[in-house]
Amino acid sequence: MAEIFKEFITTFLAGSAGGTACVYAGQPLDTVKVKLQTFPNVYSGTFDCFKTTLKTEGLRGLYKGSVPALVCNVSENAVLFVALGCMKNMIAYITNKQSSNLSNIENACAGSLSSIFSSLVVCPTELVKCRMQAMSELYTTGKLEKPMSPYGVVRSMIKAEGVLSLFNGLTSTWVREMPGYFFFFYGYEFTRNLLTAKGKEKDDIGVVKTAFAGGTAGLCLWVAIFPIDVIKSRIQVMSVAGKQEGFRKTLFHVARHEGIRALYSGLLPTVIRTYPANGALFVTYEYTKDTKQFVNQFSRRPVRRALLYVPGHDVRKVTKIPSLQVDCTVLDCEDGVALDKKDEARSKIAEMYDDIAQKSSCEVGVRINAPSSGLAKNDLEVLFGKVPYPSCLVVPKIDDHHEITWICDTLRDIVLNAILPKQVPPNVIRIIFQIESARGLLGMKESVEAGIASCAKIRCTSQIDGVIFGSDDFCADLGISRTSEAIELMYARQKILTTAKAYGLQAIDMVYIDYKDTDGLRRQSIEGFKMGFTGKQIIHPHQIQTVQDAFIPDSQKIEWALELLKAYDESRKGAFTFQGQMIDLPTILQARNIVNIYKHINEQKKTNAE
Ligand SMILES: CC(C)(COP(=O)(O)OP(=O)(O)OC[C@H]1O[C@@H](n2cnc3c(N)ncnc32)[C@H](O)[C@@H]1OP(=O)(O)O)[C@@H](O)C(=O)NCCC(=O)NCCSC(=O)C[C@](C)(O)C(=O)O
Repeated sequence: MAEIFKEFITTFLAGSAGGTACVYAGQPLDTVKVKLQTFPNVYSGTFDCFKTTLKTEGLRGLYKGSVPALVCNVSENAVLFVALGCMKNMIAYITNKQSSNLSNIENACAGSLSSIFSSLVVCPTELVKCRMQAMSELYTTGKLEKPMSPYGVVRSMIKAEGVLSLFNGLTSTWVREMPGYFFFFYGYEFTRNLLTAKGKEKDDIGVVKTAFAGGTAGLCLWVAIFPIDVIKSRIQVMSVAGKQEGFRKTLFHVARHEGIRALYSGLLPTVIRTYPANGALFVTYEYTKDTKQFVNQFSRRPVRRALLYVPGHDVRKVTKIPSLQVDCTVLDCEDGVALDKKDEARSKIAEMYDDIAQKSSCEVGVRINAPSSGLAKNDLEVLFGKVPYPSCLVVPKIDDHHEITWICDTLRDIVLNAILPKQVPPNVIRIIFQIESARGLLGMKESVEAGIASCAKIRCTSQIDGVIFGSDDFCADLGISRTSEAIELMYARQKILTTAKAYGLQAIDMVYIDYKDTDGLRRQSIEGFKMGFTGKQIIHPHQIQTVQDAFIPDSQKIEWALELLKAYDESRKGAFTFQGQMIDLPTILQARNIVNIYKHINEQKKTNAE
């Protein structure tokens, strides 16, 4: 059910975005088309109409009716594309095929059927739009006493003829739309197939070819239905000056008195308009229908209770990932890989990533080499210069803010230059960086701010998700001798945690390197969770269960929090007593945190299971 809803929202958003792009790209020529269709004798041709409108009414005149056109196009395309999805599914069901594998004719039939629904939106909105666009001619030819606003048009129609008058021309809209959309979608799919190189998918043809296929779709539509559109515009515009004859009578009247040419009046601007307008429609539609991924991605950060490093060159360990019940795995190019194996790790990860990520229910990220290593750029190019690329990037050893800025800027350039010309980047890259030195710790606030600012330059390519404490390198940098209680690291842990939380980021605690000592790991994990860390790095599959159990509130705590929140709702007091303790807002907020963590983890479990 949730999937169907997401699908609905996605196509609705994509259709709406496509409709908006279509209007802004094509409105001036649409105005010229409507003027020529309804007043063929006033202008000598397309250019004359365009020039005269620009001279007498300015740019605003060409964009007149934009608001109803936006309402019209956005709602039409939203309904059209939602209905198209349903009709494709229906045809796929009948023909026992996948909806993505329908033939051109089947796609065309789905388009034609969807237009039955979109016409219900198109008819009233287009009626108002046409009257607005031809308002000055209606006024100067004396068919209207004074110009009206869109609202005035609607009000006067309802007042004079009732609500049903808004559907004046519905039959001619259906007569136009159903064959029109048959040719529209046939033209689109046919052109896309024609432009798809051998062995490639038609979804991969890129922006320019998609725009061309969209324009050709529009061309097919208009050539097929232009006379019907002329009659529809006539009925809709002329009925402002009194009741207009029906479709058939108007058609014969125009053909007899004005000649067949009048039925094609305004075809040229329409054909010219269709390429930018429908090109923009399909490019925007195709490239925003992946918003589902973005909706999912930005909604919440993935749960990362345990973050397991897997050396990237070690194929045996990498292929183990799909069998592990861990929240997050990180394919490592850095400290887990010897210097002479760096190239091997990088190329193995690039080669295996897609397969491993597909088979695994956990998040699969990568850790590149440090910015100061001289290897990071090559890592980024190889790992992120092709699709699919990892959804999560761990960057080690951030010692100052220039380094994280450099990483984010370089990553964005790679994605924009290598991916965007071919397709919209398929997923946001979640960046987590590591603090592992005295300098890194002191400059952490600036690094977080610099990372967030760099990612914000172009949204949707990357975002800063969290900070990791690299305690072993930190000990080496500061000359710390480690103890089992790790008291010597308390300041660094608290500072990292506090800074990360101040910016709403995840804070991931240090590695427990004695991986066979489960009791020690459990103690340190529980301590980290109580301090406020959201997760912990691990190095061995044995550590997964212990850490993941520690980073979820126990059942008693959850029960306590739920009861406390219930009591708080009932008491409606600032401070009150609960189970013998004084409770005020800070404790309520802590209880909410516990419930939220619990809910979040359960939701993620459900998503992973799906
Ligand atoms: C310790 C090692 C060598 C023992 O490796 P092993 O193979 O000798 O262990 P095992 O007990 O025999 O392994 C049992 C099974 O688990 C597998 N296995 C074992 N480990 C993993 C793993 N990580 N991922 C996936 N699978 C793993 C292993 O392959 C084996 O499966 P098999 O019987 O089918 O062959 C091994 O666990 C390992 O290589 N761990 C990762 C080390 C690493 O990546 N270190 C760098 C990250 S920590 C860090 O960078 C520090 C930090 C943040 O910078 C800072 O604090 O400063």
